[in-house]
Amino acid sequence: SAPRTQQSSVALRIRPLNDTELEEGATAIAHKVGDQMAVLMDPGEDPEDTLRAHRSREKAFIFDTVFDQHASQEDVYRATTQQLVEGVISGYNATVFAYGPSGAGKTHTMLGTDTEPGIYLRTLADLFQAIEESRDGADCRVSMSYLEIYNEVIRDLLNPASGFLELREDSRGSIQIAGITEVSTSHAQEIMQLLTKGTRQRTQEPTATHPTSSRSHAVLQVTVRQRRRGTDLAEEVHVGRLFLVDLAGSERASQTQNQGKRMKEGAHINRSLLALGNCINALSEKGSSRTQYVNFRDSKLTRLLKDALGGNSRTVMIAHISPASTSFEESRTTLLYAYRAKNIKTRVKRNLLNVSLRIAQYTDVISDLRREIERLKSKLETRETDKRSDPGGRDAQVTIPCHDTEEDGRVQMNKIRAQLIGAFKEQLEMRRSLVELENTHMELHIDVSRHLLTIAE
Ligand SMILES: Nc1ncnc2c1ncn2[C@@H]1O[C@H](COP(=O)(O)OP(=O)(O)OP(=O)(O)O)[C@@H](O)[C@H]1O
Repeated sequence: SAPRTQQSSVALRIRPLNDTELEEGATAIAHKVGDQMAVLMDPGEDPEDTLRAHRSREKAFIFDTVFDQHASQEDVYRATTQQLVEGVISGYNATVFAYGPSGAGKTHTMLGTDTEPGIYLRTLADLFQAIEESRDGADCRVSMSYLEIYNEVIRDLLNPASGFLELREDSRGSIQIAGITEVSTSHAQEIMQLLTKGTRQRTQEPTATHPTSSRSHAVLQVTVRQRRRGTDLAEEVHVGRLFLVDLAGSERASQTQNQGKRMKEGAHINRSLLALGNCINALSEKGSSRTQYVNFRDSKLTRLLKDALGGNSRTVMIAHISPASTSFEESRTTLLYAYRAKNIKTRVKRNLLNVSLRIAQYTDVISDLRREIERLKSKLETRETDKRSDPGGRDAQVTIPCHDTEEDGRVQMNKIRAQLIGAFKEQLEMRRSLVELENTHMELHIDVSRHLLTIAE
C-alpha cells in the first residue's frame, strides 16, 4: 500500500499585486516568512490609537507550505499534489481544493494558462507517465470528467447541454454522477483545450470585487481503474479517484454588496464552504479523543466528495490571498479559515518559532516606543493648550511688573524672561526626543521589513 504519511495538509499561495491594486495605491501587507509562515499586517490600525498600540500589528499564520509571488506553477504542483499521484494509481482517493476569495488566484493555480499550466494538467501528465512506466501499465485506464456545482445543482462542464445531473449511490455504496461525460485522452494539448473550454462554461457573474467571479465549485474528477489478477486468477478492479476542486469565491455575501441573485448564490456558497470546513476539521481530528461526527449530507459538494474525504484518503487545501492592503479583511478571514481547517501547530519546525519570536520582540519594542511617543505628544499638547487657553495669565505676568520702581520692574521682567526661556528650552528638548523616538521607531520598522525580506529570499 502507498505510504500514508500525512492525511491532510494546508498550503497558502499569495499572488502578486496586480495593476488595478497598484493603481489604487495598495501596498503589500501579506508576506511569506520562511517556508511555512505568512505574516499579515493590519493597514487600518491607527498608530495614534494608544489603547491598541500595545498590540502587535502583525499576525502570523503557519501552514505546511507557503508560496508567494516568486513561486512557479511547477513549485506549487510539486509541493502540494505530486505526491498524491502514486497513491491514486494504487487505488486510493485524494482531493485537492483551491480555496479563497474571488480574484485571489484559484483558477490560476488549478487550470493556469497554455504556457503556465496548473495542477490539472500537471497531475494528469504525471499520472499518464507513471502508468506508462509501470510494468502492468496496459491494465490501467484513466478517465476524467469535469463538472460544476452551482446553487446545489450539478452541471457537466464537458457537455453543458445535458442539463442537471443527479448524484447516485451505487450498489457498493460509492457515489456516482448519473450521465456525466467521461473522457480518456492522454494528449496534453487536448486535455488543456477541453478544460479551458469547460472552465469558460462555468457560471461566472460580475461581483463588486471581481468582474468575472466564479460563483460555482468546479470539480475535475480523475478516475484510475486498474485490472489485476488475484491469486485465484479472478480479476480485481482497483479504483483510485482524485478530485481537483476549484471552489467558488469565499467572500461573504454582505461584503460584495450583492443583492437578490448574488445573495442567494452567496448563501449556497457559504453553506457548502462551511460544510466542507466542518468535514475537513472533523477529519483532521480523526483518531484523536475529540473525534466529531462528520456530516457529508450538508451539501452537494461534501456528498460528492464523501469517499474522497472519508476513509483512507488524503486532502490538500491550497488557500489563496491577494497581498494588497485593500484586501485585508478578505485575506484575514481566508487565513483564519485555512488555519483552522487543520491543527498543524505541532509540526512546525523549530527555527521557524525562533524567527516568529524575534519578530514578536521587534513588535514589542515598537509598541513601547509608540507608547512613549504618545506620552510625550500628549504632554506637549497639554502645555501648548494651557498656554493658548490662558492668554490673560501671560499678559498679567508681563504687565504686573509695571509698578513701583523701574528697578523692581526690571528684576521682575528678567525673572519672567528666564522662566519663559527655560520653558521654551524644555519644550525644545521634548520635541527633539520625540523626533528621535519617531526615527528609532521608523528604523525598527525598516529593520523588521528588511528582516522579513531576507528570510523570504
Ligand atoms: N500567482 C499568480 N501569478 C500571476 N498571475 C496570477 C496569479 N494568481 C492569479 N493571477 C491572475 O489574477 C487574476 C485572477 O485570478 P483567478 O482567476 O485565478 O482568480 P480566482 O480566485 O479563480 O477568482 P474567481 O473565484 O472569481 O474565479 C487572473 O488574471 C490570473 O491570471
